[in-house]
Amino acid sequence: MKIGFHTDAFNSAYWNFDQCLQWANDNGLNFIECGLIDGVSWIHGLGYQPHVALYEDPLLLRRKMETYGVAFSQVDAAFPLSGKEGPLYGVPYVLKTIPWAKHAGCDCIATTDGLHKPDGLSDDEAMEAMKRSYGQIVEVAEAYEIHINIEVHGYFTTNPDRLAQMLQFCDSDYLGLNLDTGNSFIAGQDPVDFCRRFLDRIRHVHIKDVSESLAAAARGDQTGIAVSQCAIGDGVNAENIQQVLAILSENRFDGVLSMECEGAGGPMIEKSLAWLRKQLA
Ligand SMILES: O=C1[C@@H](O)[C@H](O)[C@@H](O)[C@H](O)[C@H]1O
Repeated sequence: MKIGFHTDAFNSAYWNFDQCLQWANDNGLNFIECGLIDGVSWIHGLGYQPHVALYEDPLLLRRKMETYGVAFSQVDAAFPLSGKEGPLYGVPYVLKTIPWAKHAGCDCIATTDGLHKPDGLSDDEAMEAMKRSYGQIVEVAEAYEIHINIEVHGYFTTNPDRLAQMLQFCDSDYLGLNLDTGNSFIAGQDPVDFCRRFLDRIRHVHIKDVSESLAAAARGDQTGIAVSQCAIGDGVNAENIQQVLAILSENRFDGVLSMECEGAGGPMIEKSLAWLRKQLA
């Protein structure tokens, strides 16, 4: 298993993507995950956001990343696909991301559903619409040999039975799962059960711990966590993470474990990295 990190860790530090590459290099990490922006945004353009935009040339970016010894483990194009806006905005966003990711040397794209029950649609209607959306996306992903991962994040994806149905939307090796230990936990589910049940579909993992205070305030009421304010290993999800790592390792999972936590400009994610390395040693 390889360790990477999501650049969300440096949102609060207002770093740009290059600073994240330097941090990866300084800390001996070869894998990075970030959000992809479709269009321009002032804050990203000014260099205060650690994500990349589709207008940035993917080949030139890949070459630059190589000089830091870093490659993408996944890019995040996770506009919620479950609501009425999913087919309108979410599908074209992912379709544009696929060729970009191919040029950028990135094999995986994260996608997901919305945090809440969609407005104006029954659950079955939303599932039917998502099935069509994933069908269109996966057809293109297969041609490019890019993995579309459904991230455990929202109303449907944190419900294991709904997630099982979603993973059956298309009969394709290119539709897989991004397990998220923190989002499953905050939704009131057991990340270890998720890991066991969906083991053969896991392509990428978000390692996210949950603070005792957040768990007390929100477990069972929320689905996703924007950025966990807890170093990995310090929270109430640490034992579950240890069990998930043991299951993945027994099953020779050789993908990337992407750390997701607040970085606090470095120290908090460095503490997380030290803990994770110790578990894998
Ligand atoms: O759970 C999440 C992540 O996995 C995802 O990668 C982040 O970008 C999201 O902000 C967050 O809610």
